[in-house]
Amino acid sequence: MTAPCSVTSEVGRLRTVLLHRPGAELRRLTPRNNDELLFDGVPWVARAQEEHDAFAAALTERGVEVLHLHRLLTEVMAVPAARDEVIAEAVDDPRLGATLQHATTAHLGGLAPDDLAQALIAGVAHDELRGGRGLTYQLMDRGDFVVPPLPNLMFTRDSSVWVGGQVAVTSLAMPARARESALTTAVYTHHPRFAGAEQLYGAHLEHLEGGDVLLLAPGVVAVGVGERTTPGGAERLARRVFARGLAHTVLVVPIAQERATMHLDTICTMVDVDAMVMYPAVADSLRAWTVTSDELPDDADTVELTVRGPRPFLDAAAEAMGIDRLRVIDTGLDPVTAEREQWDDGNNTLALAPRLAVAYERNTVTNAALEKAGIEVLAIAGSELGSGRGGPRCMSCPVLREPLV
Ligand SMILES: NC(=[NH2+])NCCC[C@H](N)C(=O)O
Repeated sequence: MTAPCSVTSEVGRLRTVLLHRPGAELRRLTPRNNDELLFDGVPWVARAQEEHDAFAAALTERGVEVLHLHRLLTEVMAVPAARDEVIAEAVDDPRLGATLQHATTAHLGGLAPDDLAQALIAGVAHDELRGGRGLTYQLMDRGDFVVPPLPNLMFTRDSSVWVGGQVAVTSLAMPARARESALTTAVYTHHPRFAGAEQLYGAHLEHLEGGDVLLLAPGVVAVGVGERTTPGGAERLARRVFARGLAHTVLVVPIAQERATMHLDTICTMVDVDAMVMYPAVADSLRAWTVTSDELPDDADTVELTVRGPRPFLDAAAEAMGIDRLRVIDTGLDPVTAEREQWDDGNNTLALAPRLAVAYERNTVTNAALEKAGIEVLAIAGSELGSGRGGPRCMSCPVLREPLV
């Protein structure tokens, strides 16, 4: 029988989570390509792996089943249809031209499942391509990638997100990440673990990233729109969750289109059924549009939407959640400290249960504020992991959480 998959909140006890242990793809980062590949530096890979192992161990010790994306991908690379799909996506790149496209398809097609999974994640460098030939290949710099690596795959939050019992494979906005969803599509479509799981979204639809999607309460979804998720993405997700009965309200929350606030979860995450840790600089200015629908349509993509607002996010959220007030734990009153800790993902916590959250140890002021508010903090090291600008929430995709009682 297929194991259950369902997530209806941010804080229900976490049972199963999808992670990706960073590997060879991180060794591809250099000072020349790190900006384009969305890292703020060049991480020490062995230490990043140690930190990630400690993160995974902290989850396992708390009874969470950890699924590894690399392993699931290797397993599905034995399925011919899955191989064909991911290889087609990997070579669908106008940089290559037809000759190199054919050579790359042949190269990847000849790899055993584990080598293929590795090549899809770590990419294929110019000098690793067996049988590389043709004009493009010869004119390529030796340091160029025929298939670029996916160093951000460790941020599994962004390439898929579960809403109830359905999974939204997302459409990533940055070119450096777009191919990640080809891998999550293959896993969710072909891995027996997810057999029968209905898919809610798709890799080639309007941009939508999981870091922008917060399940504030059962039936209430907040979607940040900014650098990554577009209003069109939020709108399509809203139609689909309404049509499939997965939510009654979607709050669309504009966030500044800049790197520090690339996703909604960089400025706020839930730590209790009615509490968030939030970057104080935005707590009062964040606004939300409340989207609902009265229809029960046949076709998800034509659902009539009712849009109200904007109004203060905290008010709109409390109303949609049916509570008096959404409590805010902020990152301290000193704006410089708050800004530093926001940058280092202090607001990006992963709740394992109500009032129990994983956070980076370096954000001492934020963590102290959380403890003071009654939230137990499981602190993990993230000096190297953090160079990709992502914290515990970004690095995890919950697959099963217990429902809130
Ligand atoms: N959910 C998140 N906040 N994810 C962080 C992703 C970080 C990654 N380097 C990017 O720029 O895409």
